[in-house]
Amino acid sequence: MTRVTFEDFSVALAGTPVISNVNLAIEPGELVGLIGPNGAGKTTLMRAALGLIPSRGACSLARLDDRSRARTVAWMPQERAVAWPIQVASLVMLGRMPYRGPGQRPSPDDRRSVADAIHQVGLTGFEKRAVTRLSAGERTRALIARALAQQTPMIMADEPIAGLDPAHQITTMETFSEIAASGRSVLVSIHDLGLAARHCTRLILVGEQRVIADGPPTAVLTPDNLARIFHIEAFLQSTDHGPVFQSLRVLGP
Ligand SMILES: Nc1ncnc2c1ncn2[C@@H]1O[C@H](COP(=O)(O)OP(=O)(O)OP(=O)(O)O)[C@@H](O)[C@H]1O
Repeated sequence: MTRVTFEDFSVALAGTPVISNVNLAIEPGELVGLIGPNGAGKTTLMRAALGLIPSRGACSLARLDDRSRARTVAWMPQERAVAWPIQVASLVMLGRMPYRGPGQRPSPDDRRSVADAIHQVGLTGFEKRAVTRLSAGERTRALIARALAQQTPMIMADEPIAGLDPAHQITTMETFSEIAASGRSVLVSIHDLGLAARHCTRLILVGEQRVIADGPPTAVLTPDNLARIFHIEAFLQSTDHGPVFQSLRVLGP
């Protein structure tokens, strides 16, 4: 299992600091929600952690070579466009690439992982459909399946449930919870604070170029943090069904 660490981790884009001096660790067994307003730096933090853009300080993932990293973390970017009409099963099979040599045919394990992942996202029956002929939400689910099929100790996903219907948002978060409960880890950026509060074991709130709060959802989604960073007032209550969150209104300046 993999522990991912950030030490004095900072990222600047076009000379402007976006994230400064992040120090934290993501432990096996955690489902971590990365939250913050538009432009807070969630995508930037994840891309830099993977070594896709330059950073200062250290992240344990960025140190890995490409093949080791692909066997350690499955990355689902925010961009959902697929440029060519590849079939769903072939797209998901791309998640198995880190385990195969050049020209090597998929193994029974590869095929089982792909079938399981397609089943988990509810796309059984769509295997031969061109990804370019899916709805936007179905395409998102195919890309989630590719990340699941990679069977890595960690999944990092940028707004994976954006654009999914309510049932698929819940089943996706439940799948991530099961993955975390099995001792792997999941880091997702997420704008739905209700689902984040219900499903994530931990939230990391970014804003003002830094980590503002890090901890259990009810400790992070405080009235003060919601007002200062999101400029909203919200209702958050612990219930028998878990935390229930509802945004109520935008606060004035
Ligand atoms: N290529 C770039 N060059 C310069 N600035 C950039 C670039 N890409 C993003 N930014 C800026 O970096 C900041 C962080 O962007 P980022 O995409 O990480 O935010 P985010 O928290 O993921 O936002 P969202 O919730 O809208 O997806 C924003 O102010 C954005 O305008």
